[in-house]
Amino acid sequence: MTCRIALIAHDKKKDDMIALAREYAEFLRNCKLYATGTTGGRLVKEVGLEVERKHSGPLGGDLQIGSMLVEGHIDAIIFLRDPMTPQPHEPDINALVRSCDVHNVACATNLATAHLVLSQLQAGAAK
Ligand SMILES: O=C(CO)COP(=O)(O)O
Repeated sequence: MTCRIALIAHDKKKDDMIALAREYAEFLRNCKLYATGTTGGRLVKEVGLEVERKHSGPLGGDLQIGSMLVEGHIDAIIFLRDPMTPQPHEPDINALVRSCDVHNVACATNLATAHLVLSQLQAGAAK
């Protein structure tokens, strides 16, 4: 089954997200990808991935992805959060991460975990 993954990164983590996506590009090309607006735009432009883009995070993009997750349409989230910068939409960010816990969906919020999740999903897809 095609893996459905949401990719989200705060501004200071976007370069990390691009590097991560490049590393797993071959696998990610075979997934159904969703992203918040700005993250998605960069993934399309700089990595050449096909991504369904939602609104930018501060405009409700995290909530849109959270809603999809609650409906059972997302298998994993890579959410590279910036723990050092206050975000205007902090409640939305918390709601998305909480939804992952409520619905038992894998949620990687830092690079180390993102590598573990993506390498595991990639290995599963190769079986
Ligand atoms: O703010 C975000 C996640 O909380 C990310 O939104 P953008 O991808 O639009 O920058």
